[in-house]
Amino acid sequence: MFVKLCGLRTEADVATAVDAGADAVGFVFSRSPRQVDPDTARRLAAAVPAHVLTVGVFRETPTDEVRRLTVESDIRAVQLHGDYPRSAFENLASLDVPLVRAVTLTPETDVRVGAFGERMLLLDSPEAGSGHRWDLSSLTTRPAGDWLLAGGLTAANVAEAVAEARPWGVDVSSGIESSRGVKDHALMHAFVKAARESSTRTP
Ligand SMILES: O=C(O)c1ccccc1NCC(=O)[C@H](O)[C@H](O)COP(=O)(O)O
Repeated sequence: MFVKLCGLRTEADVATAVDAGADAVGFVFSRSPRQVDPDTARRLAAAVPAHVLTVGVFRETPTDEVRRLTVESDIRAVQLHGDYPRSAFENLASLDVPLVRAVTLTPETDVRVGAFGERMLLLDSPEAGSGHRWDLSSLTTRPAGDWLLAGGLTAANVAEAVAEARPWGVDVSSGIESSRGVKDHALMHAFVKAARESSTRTP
């Protein structure tokens, strides 16, 4: 089970994520209580060991800006939320970092991992980073490959969500916070532990 902890803003957040055993950490570049500036992202990313993926999170940011911020911050992966066409992913392929296509499930959503050239697919609630859950029973065609489940996950519900959706990985932000934008380090540890345990349970 691949575990991504998103919306980190401080060195203590990063140290806790690494200590807890996260596989990836996300830094939000778009407008949000979790937004970090490029200098902060660069400083935080530099403190992340190579085995943990650093992911820049963008919503409706023009691709030139995504490229600039990714290079400036020395981030090792890019997650795109919003109505990005396939050409945006093709344009960003030359960054030579894994791309994550974040989508909301609708009848029109292409849930094939790699359909836009992305390395990973993220199925999220309609309001990314809101802590809202979405109806997992609407996932009638499960994606094949490396896809992450997000949307209102917590240490208390991740096992049940994983049992139902059977994702390759999970992503969380709100569920590891004490208040919006403020990470709770005990909740971060609890989430990673619960996510790891969920993958070893038989349905
Ligand atoms: O976190 C934000 O504020 C945010 C802003 C703009 C685009 C994406 C954003 N967050 C993405 C994530 O944190 C995760 O990928 C995921 O949506 C977590 O959702 P949740 O656990 O429900 O907070």
